[in-house]
Amino acid sequence: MSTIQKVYLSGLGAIGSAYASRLYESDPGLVTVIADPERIERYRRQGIVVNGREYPFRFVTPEAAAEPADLILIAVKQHHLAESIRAIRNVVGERTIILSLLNGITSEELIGAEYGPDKLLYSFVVGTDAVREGTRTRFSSMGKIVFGDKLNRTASPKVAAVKELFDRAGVPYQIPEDMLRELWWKFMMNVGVNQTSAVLKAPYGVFQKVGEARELMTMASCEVIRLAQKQGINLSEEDIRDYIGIINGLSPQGKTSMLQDVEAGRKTEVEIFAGTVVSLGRQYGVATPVNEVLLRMIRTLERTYRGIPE
Ligand SMILES: NC(=O)C1=CN([C@@H]2O[C@H](COP(=O)(O)OP(=O)(O)OC[C@H]3O[C@@H](n4cnc5c(N)ncnc54)[C@H](OP(=O)(O)O)[C@@H]3O)[C@@H](O)[C@H]2O)C=CC1
Ligand SMILES: CC(C)(CO)C(=O)C(=O)O
Repeated sequence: MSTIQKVYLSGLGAIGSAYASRLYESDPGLVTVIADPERIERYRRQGIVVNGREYPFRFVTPEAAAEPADLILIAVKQHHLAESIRAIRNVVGERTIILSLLNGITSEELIGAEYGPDKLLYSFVVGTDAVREGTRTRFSSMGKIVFGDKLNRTASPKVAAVKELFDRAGVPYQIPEDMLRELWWKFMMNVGVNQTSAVLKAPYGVFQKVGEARELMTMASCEVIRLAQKQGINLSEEDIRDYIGIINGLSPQGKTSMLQDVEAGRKTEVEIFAGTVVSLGRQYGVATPVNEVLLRMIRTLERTYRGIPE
């Protein structure tokens, strides 16, 4: 098994800066951030601060990046993924492993189409309450990176190498036996809570206390269960109860990443949530009325942040 020494990160936001800070603390030379010159200049000027500590990360532009990476972490939002895929080109080598920490079920396919599925492990982050304002991120829980091959009855060399890095650096992780099922489980959770929190402007406390909010969230998630079953992925309403348990444990003031996007007037990830549900529903002939409504509501919110469009 090869040892991971060179980690590159694309996307120094809430998730990226949280995990980069942990890697940096274990070894300041471990992680390099790839970003365009404008971002690098802004990050240097404003400073990257995680939980009150400033981190002098090493930066490199996509053009200057030369050494092949042992591991690349991608932590941008969905609408920046195409840019990020281009930006990592110079550091993708023969033996590079790529982990996409994005939510949703589509990013791995896009990265795999460019660099080959053999470079990828599936992954996502769960259980974090990371919040970013500008270049400052804070969290009380960084959550964990759930990762692996599609099936992980035994650890492949790629999985073993990433596991060794995470053990060495103290990055919390989980390697589930059935990774695709876990990826869909997280997707079902995001389709439920992220989207309804965004339209209701509701922090987690609302879902903890108001039955109607939980019902709405459950209705959106149930549409994912029907689609998962079409793909041979065994999700059930029991899985919704599991994620409600997680939400009940989060801070009542905490907010999903989509609610944070709406409050900041930023583009959301609705296209990888309701957008994907609606398009798979059409493909399989499964009705997805709740996500049809959420898709239109959230697209409308995005178009009207600055008033009625001209
Ligand atoms: N926040 C959360 O609680 C959770 C988020 N996730 C998922 O993780 C992913 C990342 O989310 P999050 O960290 O919240 O997002 P953020 O918006 O906080 O961070 C994304 C970062 O990517 C940077 N970026 C965008 N384009 C590029 C590029 N071409 N090159 C380099 N950097 C770029 C942005 O830079 P800039 O700021 O300069 O524009 C930004 O800092 C999403 O898919 C999200 O759904 C998953 C679990 C929890
Ligand atoms: C699970 C949840 C809701 C918080 O970790 C998330 O993935 C997000 O906010 O995008």
